[in-house]
Amino acid sequence: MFGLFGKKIDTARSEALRNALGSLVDPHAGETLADAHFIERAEVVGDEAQIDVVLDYPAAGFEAELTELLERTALQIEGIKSAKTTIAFVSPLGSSQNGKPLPGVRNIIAVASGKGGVGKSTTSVNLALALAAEGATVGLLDADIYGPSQPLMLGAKETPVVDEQRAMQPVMAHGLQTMSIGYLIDDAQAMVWRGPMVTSALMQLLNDTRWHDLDYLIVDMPPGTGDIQLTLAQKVPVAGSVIVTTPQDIALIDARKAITMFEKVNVPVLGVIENMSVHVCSNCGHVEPIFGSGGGEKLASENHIDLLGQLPLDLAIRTDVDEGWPTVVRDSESVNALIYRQTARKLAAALGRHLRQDHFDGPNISIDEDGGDADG
Ligand SMILES: Nc1ncnc2c1ncn2[C@@H]1O[C@H](COP(=O)(O)OP(=O)(O)OP(=O)(O)O)[C@@H](O)[C@H]1O
Repeated sequence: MFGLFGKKIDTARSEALRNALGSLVDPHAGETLADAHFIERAEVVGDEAQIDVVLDYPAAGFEAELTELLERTALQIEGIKSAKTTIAFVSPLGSSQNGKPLPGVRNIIAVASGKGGVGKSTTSVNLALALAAEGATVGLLDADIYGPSQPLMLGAKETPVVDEQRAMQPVMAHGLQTMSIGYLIDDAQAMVWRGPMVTSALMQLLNDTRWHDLDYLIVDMPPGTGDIQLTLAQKVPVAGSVIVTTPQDIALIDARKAITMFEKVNVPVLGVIENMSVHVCSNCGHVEPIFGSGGGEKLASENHIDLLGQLPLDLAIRTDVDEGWPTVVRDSESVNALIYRQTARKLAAALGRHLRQDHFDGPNISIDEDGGDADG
């Protein structure tokens, strides 16, 4: 067998390379690269290792570290003197209803909380921006109809443009495709709506928006676990959900209800995000678990799901969203922005893992000959 430029592929060393790389554990997926089917190609040509990796979650912030790990592992194999690596991302296709995806959307992820005020909207907007920073094309749907906070948090207030087919163009904000009832009516109007009006308004927002090539659409759900939330979870073709909670008992009880609600309608719960985990004093740096500690971890382990991340109670997180510049874009190198990004990678990787385990033995994405995605 010959590789590029007619150099011979070393089959024995290629196999050793594949075995060595395949046994490495991906820290976001929690699986080996072999089990996750992430290694597209691993060959030794002459004395060079050529490695192509295709991840099913966006990982711009992890690429350098992964490349270094892959190449260090390759160079430990006797006879390999150099290595060349490419890392790509192709999102899985998780959201479909009766086998049909929502046009322009590959994966819908619902962000929910049992209890109000735990930071669900703040977490949704930062997660959406974090997925985008990691290299995905992302949308954000504000389904919190009684208190649409996304326009404020994104610093966006334009009225969506309606095209000839009467579809709304999403409002672009910090690179995200966004839609919110807050762009269309004032808050006081929605406050008097009853349940069925809320669900039909939301289904319209979802279906009548012209989403463009989204890898992920993050849906900021209304707080609670009542009829509105249940109907939404049933009607929206959600690929997976994530629960935001604070560590305090009262929030955890409601978070458990949210997990049960999603289980009832067969929407996989991909993990828990603990918000306001600890307070770090901006004066002296003293760390204090104001709302208790260990709650998110306990909730995750009791329900056999991942604790995807823990965000501190930090004044900057609040002021950033209040000013329309969420932390991930306002202060992209800050510790909190990096926590959001790592949490976003873990969330997307958990979705990929779930879809792999759920439906199929091989990868659920196929690449056509032009390098385009045959499923999309
Ligand atoms: N980690 C954090 N650190 C500091 N402030 C935060 C944090 N997360 C959220 N907040 C603040 O807490 C308040 C409530 O947050 P948010 O509106 O995101 O909660 P919510 O769960 O979506 O609320 P609702 O139930 O009303 O929809 C906001 O003022 C927000 O800025």
